[in-house]
Amino acid sequence: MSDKTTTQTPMLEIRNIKRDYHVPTGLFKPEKVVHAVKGVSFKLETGKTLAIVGESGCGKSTLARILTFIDEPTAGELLIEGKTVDTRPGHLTAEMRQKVQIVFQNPYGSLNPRQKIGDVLGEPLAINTSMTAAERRERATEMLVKVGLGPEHYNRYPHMFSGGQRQRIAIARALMLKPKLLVLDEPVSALDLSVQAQVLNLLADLQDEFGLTYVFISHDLSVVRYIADEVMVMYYGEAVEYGSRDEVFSDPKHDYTRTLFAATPRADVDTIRARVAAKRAGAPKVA
Ligand SMILES: Nc1ncnc2c1ncn2[C@@H]1O[C@H](COP(=O)(O)OP(=O)(O)OP(=O)(O)O)[C@@H](O)[C@H]1O
Repeated sequence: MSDKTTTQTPMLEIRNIKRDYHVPTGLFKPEKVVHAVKGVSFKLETGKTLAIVGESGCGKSTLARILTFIDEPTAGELLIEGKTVDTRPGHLTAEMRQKVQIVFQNPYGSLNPRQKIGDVLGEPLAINTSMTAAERRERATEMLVKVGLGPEHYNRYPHMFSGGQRQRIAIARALMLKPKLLVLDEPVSALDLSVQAQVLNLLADLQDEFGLTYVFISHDLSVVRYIADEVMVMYYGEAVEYGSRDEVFSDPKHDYTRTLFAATPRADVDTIRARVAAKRAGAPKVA
């Protein structure tokens, strides 16, 4: 934790979360049980970013799905602002659902090619609020500007945007219901390095402006080093390392973390930090 002395209620807390999957192995054969997440706990304060890092298959995405109520834990407790969330199907409140949103790696897959961007952004409001069409339009236009696009993009279709712009649209949509917590599952992994820097920069600005809390899932240590306040390293479903970014990067405790760090060229870390710094110093807004 970046501030161990605070008594503030965490935005997010998970206690001993587990997720098993029962996988059929064939007719008349016993099921195989995959322990995807094996008892993970952490606390995350408002306005902070926790990066969850690890190789493919370590359980990061399973945890992301649990944190965003897409999947249910097999065991353990999930608390948002100190309140235990009832994650059983049909028990989740609309208020809780609104507080937590997710952004995926590839927004193109989740954007309907025949839906105009204005409608993409207005949809969560149409489903979850009683806002009028005019109010929805106003909020969507405001949000386009917040993410570095413009009102002129309202009537355009997904294929008319670049990868970076589509990720901005996905971020805008995730923010339409004014959530408090964003789970970002590899949000820049599919983008070129320079575009990555712009989107990371945007996420940092939005975090400041809206006081957002982020759980940032990534396999890319250079990105994690830039964005995270705290870092959790997962390995085969377990959190093998957890601490402030500086603690974890300067003094990794677990052999797996040291191996992971050794496999990341230092140049990557420096390149992305330099690019982000350059963008912050006054680069064009649109990726
Ligand atoms: N629905 C499912 N049914 C069965 N097994 C699953 C399911 N989802 C995930 N798993 C298994 O759980 C483990 C963790 O998967 P998960 O996708 O969470 O890992 P990950 O670290 O996010 O990997 P990636 O980055 O490749 O998505 C893997 O062994 C995976 O095969």
